[in-house]
Amino acid sequence: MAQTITLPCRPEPLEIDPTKTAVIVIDMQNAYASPGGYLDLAGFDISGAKAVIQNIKGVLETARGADVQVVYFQNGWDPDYVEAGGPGSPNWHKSNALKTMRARPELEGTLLARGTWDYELVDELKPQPGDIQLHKTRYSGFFNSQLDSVLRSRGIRNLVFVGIATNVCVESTLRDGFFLEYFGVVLEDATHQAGPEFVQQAALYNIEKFFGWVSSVADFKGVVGQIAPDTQEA
Ligand SMILES: C/C(=C/NC(N)=O)C(=O)O
Repeated sequence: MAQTITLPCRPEPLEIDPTKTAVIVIDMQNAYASPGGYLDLAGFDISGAKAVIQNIKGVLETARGADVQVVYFQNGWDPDYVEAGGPGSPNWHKSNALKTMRARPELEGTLLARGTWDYELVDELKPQPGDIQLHKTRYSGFFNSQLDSVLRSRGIRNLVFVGIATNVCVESTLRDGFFLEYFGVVLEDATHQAGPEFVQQAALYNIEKFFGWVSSVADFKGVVGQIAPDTQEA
């Protein structure tokens, strides 16, 4: 029997069917979460990332134990940066990774390119059998990716977001999901912002007020951890 659970959330609790739910892990790459990675080199404070990695680890263990689908994203481009776009693309002008490499030519080819350490997922969060891995070239995980068809083909309607950065790729993907009729929840202590603390709060406010729901690692683990996989069979 499919089991519906009530996830404590702001602004109100959300009823979700775990069989129609996926945890979306946004860009837990060295670029965003490790000292010496892109965000760190570009001058962003990533000191909170370590705690987020541990929190995500717990969320994924709980999700897998309840047969909730895990989807990993990695953000970046091919080694020649063709996918990043040239001066005709706003991405070429706004990407702080590309700007950092232009300012520091010794870094050319090292940031967010497939095949580099920067692009790799952090050691603590390597995908497990059954997890789905997707690549994206822009902030939104729905843009030019297989995400929508991967989710629709599995009947998934609820997206639980963890990862970095709350105010950039997490929020962009959750917003695009909203327009495609997905219910988006962010676990606030399993995310970290790019920028000052106030942008974390602003992103969470936007999500809570306009685009989705905000919950926590403890609440997710508390309710999803109660589910035994064999009670989920239809
Ligand atoms: C700033 C930034 C954020 N990415 C993300 N994964 O949220 C970038 O990619 O430049």
